[in-house]
Amino acid sequence: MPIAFDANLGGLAGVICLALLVSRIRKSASSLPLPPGPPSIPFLGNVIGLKPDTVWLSYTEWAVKYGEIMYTTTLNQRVLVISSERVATDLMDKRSNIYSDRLQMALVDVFGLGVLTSSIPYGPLWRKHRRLYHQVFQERSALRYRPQQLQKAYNMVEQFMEDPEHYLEHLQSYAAAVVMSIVYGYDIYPINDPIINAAKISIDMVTKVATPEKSAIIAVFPSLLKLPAWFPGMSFLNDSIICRKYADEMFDLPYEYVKKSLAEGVAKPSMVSDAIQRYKLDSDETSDPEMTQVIKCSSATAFAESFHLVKACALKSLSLFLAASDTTNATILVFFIAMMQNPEIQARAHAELDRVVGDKRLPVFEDRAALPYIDALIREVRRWRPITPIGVPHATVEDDVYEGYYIPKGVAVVSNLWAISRNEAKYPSPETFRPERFIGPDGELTDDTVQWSFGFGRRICPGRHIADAALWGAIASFLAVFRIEKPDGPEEEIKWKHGLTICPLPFKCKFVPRRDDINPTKLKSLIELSMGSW
Ligand code: HEM
Repeated sequence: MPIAFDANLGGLAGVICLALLVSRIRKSASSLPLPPGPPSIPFLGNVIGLKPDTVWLSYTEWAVKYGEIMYTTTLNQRVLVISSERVATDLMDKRSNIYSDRLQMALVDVFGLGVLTSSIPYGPLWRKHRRLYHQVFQERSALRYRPQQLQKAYNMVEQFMEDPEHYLEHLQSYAAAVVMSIVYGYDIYPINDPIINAAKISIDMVTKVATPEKSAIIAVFPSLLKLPAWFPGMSFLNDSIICRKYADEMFDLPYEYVKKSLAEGVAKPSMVSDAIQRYKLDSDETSDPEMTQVIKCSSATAFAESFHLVKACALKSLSLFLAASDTTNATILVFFIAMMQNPEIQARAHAELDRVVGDKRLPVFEDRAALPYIDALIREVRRWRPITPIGVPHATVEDDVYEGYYIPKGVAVVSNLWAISRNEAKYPSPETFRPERFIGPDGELTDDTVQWSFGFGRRICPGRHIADAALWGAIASFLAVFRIEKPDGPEEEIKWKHGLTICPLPFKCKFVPRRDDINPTKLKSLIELSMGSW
């Protein structure tokens, strides 16, 4: 017994020494200067100098003066802005145990959306979500979904051929269709899909109600949420009840669809059907309610991501202007713009496709290695207009010191992807659209896969391999069938919807079939021939 007592005492003394040491390190850390940044004013911080709908431009301008690591405040939120790949890699990748949290948003929780992967704090629950994504979305596993991705891309090209006027609608259903089929093995209805509707309603309600001002006030005084809905200014609590109902539907409806399909023996392979079977939840889901919840929430996040709900929520925390658009669609729209503005580059891509694929079928993934120019072009689209110009902010879980600066616990960490895309040393003349920058002297693709456009560290986009295949399938198929041209008449200025994501506002664009003999019937037979080669 005395020995055990001594051991306990020794252990206790050790713990106390460690705590003292840590607190001393913290104290000495906090005596270091914060990273430089523009002067701020009480409560508002740097809001005055910040362009509210293009914060990345303000951050990039400030970075010229204050450097690649910068400390700013936006209303009550402290923000560390990282404007170089070097620092983002040092901190968000190499010290990811400190830099992988997210800001907690009381208002998002009230609307029932705090359970989405992108909102949950760094910790055991988030790890379970990521494990599920990893099983389905990691590079090798994602390969098995390629046939269905390509089929959806071909379907979209058919829709463009038949009804080019409504091209935006075809594009919008494409990304959702890809994700829904991979995540749930579910084919969305062309119109009025109940699951898509539930997601859209919850997103619309959050974006309408959770204004930046309201988010900021609730972040400072979260106890306001305890007030009744009849209290002046609190009527949004009534909306939150309705929103929670739709959010629950968004989580439950597709999950129940998969369970029913499994019970009937008709379930297609998907993230959710795999997980239900792996964790043996098809017979008795009460055996592991926590895992049931993890599967529902992580899968709903992946599909909400295709409506950009994920980033919309994160955006609110920084009180910026919201744009709810989808990443894959926005990237394809950027591709259309780049092709309209650079016909000579489009002609080079056409020539490569004609040489490798010919005109008797459409491109398939097996052709990809022989089509480096198409890949270079897609990388350049992602670099030229990074559609998440400030990523999705991370947060620190503890104090840190970097290159002599003190970085406090709990700050938002923004990776300024826009500045990274404009790094003249790596990307000379960054405003010029030039796929050749990704082709080496040997004619092969360089090592730069523009991975930074999917974020950094442990929070890096888990859907990146799916997104990459969705982009390749769509872009290679478009180029095989169409020439993308400016409309006749005076040139239209492209306008952009800004927010945490950027997305071109609707613009006119001509999709001209590249061959005279291509019509909807011929295209159908080309598609059948191409699918026959899988
Ligand atoms: C071109 C398409 C896409 C782009 C540019 C993109 C970009 C991003 C970025 C920048 C982040 C934040 C990473 C960070 O915190 O450092 C992110 C997070 C995320 N993305 Fe994507 N994404 C795309 C498509 C997708 C798709 C198709 C899915 C689902 C299948 C997806 C699922 C997610 C999820 C779940 C997160 C949150 C991860 C977490 O918080 O742990 N993304 N994405």
